[in-house]
Amino acid sequence: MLKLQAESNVPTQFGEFRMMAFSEDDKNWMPHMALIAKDTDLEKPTNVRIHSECITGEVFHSKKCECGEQLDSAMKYMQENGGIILYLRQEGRNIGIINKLKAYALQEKGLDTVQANLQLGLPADDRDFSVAIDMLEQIGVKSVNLMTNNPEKIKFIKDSNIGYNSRIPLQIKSNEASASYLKTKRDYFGHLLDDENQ
Ligand SMILES: Nc1nc2c(ncn2[C@@H]2O[C@H](COP(=O)(O)OP(=O)(O)OP(=O)(O)O)[C@@H](O)[C@H]2O)c(=O)[nH]1
Ligand SMILES: [Zn+2]
Repeated sequence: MLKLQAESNVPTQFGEFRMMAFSEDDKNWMPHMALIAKDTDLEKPTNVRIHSECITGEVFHSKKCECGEQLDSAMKYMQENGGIILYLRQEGRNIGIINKLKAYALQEKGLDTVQANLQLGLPADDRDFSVAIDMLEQIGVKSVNLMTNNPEKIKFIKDSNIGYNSRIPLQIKSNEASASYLKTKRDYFGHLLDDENQ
């Protein structure tokens, strides 16, 4: 069971967020995080972004994916409109950074993101979003406008006690390095992405 271990207000370049750390015990140095923009009204459908960790994209500005830009764009949106970002420690769709780099090495040899995971004997996507539901319940969110292109996340919300109100698309323009990754997301995982951005 996840427990709120600590919380504090933190000013960022986008504005101030109440940052909360959730984990099962306080020895966990990689807790899931909730960032609540000020003026977030939990009585109305709440804008929510469920975001999976990507150290290469968010910290090191990798061009292979759009995670860093998605996170920045979500932080900006939540400051402007109110809302919550759940930052889940699910690096590499939960296979971890070591396996993700191994998968990238296979991608250099021509495999796509899914084939690379499978070749490593790992699932294409090993994430379970029930931690997000747990966090939303503990925060007191009743229903959400979910910021995502991933139908799997929508399904998780619909199958939970949290109400699903609407989807907020979060589409970043692709570059040469990320185009094939985005194409796989659309073709294999059924992500709701427009053609012109592939
Ligand atoms: N295994 C693996 N993981 C990747 C790869 N590229 C990005 N990721 C991870 O994918 C996760 C982000 O998931 P995405 O599938 O890009 O997007 P999503 O969160 O499912 O969907 P959106 O809500 O629309 O952003 C992060 O944890 C990244 O580290 C890759 O080539 N292989
Ligand atoms: Zn990424």
